[in-house]
Amino acid sequence: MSAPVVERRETPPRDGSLFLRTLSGEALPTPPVWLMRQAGRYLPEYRELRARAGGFLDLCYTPALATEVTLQPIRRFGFDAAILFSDILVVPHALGQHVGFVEGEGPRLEPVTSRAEFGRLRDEIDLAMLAPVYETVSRVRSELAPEKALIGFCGAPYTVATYMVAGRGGDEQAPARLLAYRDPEAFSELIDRLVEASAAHLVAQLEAGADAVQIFDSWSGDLPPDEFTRWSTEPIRALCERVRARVPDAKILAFPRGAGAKLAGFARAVPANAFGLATSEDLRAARAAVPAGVALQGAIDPLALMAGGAALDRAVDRVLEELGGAPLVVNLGHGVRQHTPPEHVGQLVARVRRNR
Ligand SMILES: Cc1c2[nH]c(c1CCC(=O)O)Cc1[nH]c(c(CCC(=O)O)c1C)Cc1[nH]c(c(CCC(=O)O)c1C)Cc1[nH]c(c(C)c1CCC(=O)O)C2
Repeated sequence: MSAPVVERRETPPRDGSLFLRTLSGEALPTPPVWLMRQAGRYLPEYRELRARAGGFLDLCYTPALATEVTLQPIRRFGFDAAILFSDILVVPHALGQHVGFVEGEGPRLEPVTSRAEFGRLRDEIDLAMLAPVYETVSRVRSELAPEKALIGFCGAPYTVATYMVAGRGGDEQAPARLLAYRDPEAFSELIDRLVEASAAHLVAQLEAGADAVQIFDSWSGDLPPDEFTRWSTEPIRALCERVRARVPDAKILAFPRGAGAKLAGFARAVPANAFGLATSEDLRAARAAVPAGVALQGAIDPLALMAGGAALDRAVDRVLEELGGAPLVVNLGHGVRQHTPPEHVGQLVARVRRNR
C-alpha cells in the first residue's frame, strides 16, 4: 500500500456526536439520523451545481464542489452525519479501469472478464489519483460542526466486482456470478485485489479526517449462502481487518443489503460497529441476529419517504419501535430516490426528533 496522501489531522474528541456514540454501543433516546444518498438529484441546489460541474466524476474530483454538495443536505436538514460525496466506482477508476457515467443511465466501465484482462489493471490502487477525494474529506471535516460526523465509504469487493465484470450497473450481476462459477480462481484474484485497494482507500479517508467508514454491499444479497460467505462475508471481514491493522479504532459500518437470514453469520464474522439493514429485512429478527451492543442502521422504505404523509410517519415509528432501545442509526433501507420531495426528508427528521 502506498503512503497516505493526506496527513491525519488532529481532531477534537467528538463526545457530542450522537452518531459516534451510537457506533460505540450507546442506545440513545433520540437516535441519530442521516440518509443514504442524502446529497443528490432530489435537491434543487444539487441539480443547479451539477449542471455547472461538467461530468459526474469531475464533480467527485473537484474538492470545492464535492465539499459543497456534501454539506448541502446538512445545511438544509441538520442530519447528524454527512457522507462524503463520491462514488464506489472511483476504486476501479484508480485501478486503471476506464469508468464513465452516462447522463440519465448510470455507470459504464470497460468490462474486465478474464485473468488476462485483470492483468491490465494496476496491481495497487493509485492513491495519488484520488488525492482530490481525500482533500474533500479534510475540507468537509474542517467545515462541519464538531457534533456532526463525517462518513467515508467504499463499495464491498463483490459489489464493485459486479460493475467491473459487467461494465454496467442495474440488474447486471449475472456476468460476475457466472465468472465466479466458471473460474473461481480468477474471480478470487479480482476480489483479493479489491480487498487491498479498498482498504487503502478507506484508510486514506480515515487519515484525512473521516470519523467512520461505510462498506456498501448492494448486490450480494441474492447469492446462495455458501457463495455469500465466500464472496461477501469473507472479503468484508478481511477488509475490516486490513483497515483496523492501520487504524485500530476505526469505526466501520457494513451494509450487506438484503442479506436476510444470512445476516447472523455475516455479523458473527465481520467485526463492524454497525450493520445496515435493507427495507426488506425483518427488523426484530435482525436485532436478534447481531451481537448485543452492536448498532443497527436502517431501514425506512425510500418509497415511504417518497409518499410522505401518514405512511412516512408510520414507517419512521416502526423503525423506532422495532429497533429502538438498543444502538440505532435511523436511515433508509436504500438510497433517497430522485423524485423524492425534499419536504418529506424534513418530515422524516422532525418525526425522529419529535420527543427531543
Ligand atoms: C451501487 C453504487 C454506486 N454508487 C454507490 C453505490 C452503493 C449504494 C447503492 O446501492 O446505491 C454509492 C454512492 N454513490 C453516491 C454516493 C454519495 C454519497 C451519498 O449521498 O450517499 C454514494 C455513497 C453518489 C452518486 N452516484 C451516482 C449519482 C447520480 C449521478 C448524477 O448526479 O448524475 C450520485 C449522486 C451515480 C451512480 N453510481 C452508481 C450507480 C449505479 C449510479 C447511477 C444510478 C444513479 O444515478 O442513482 C454506483
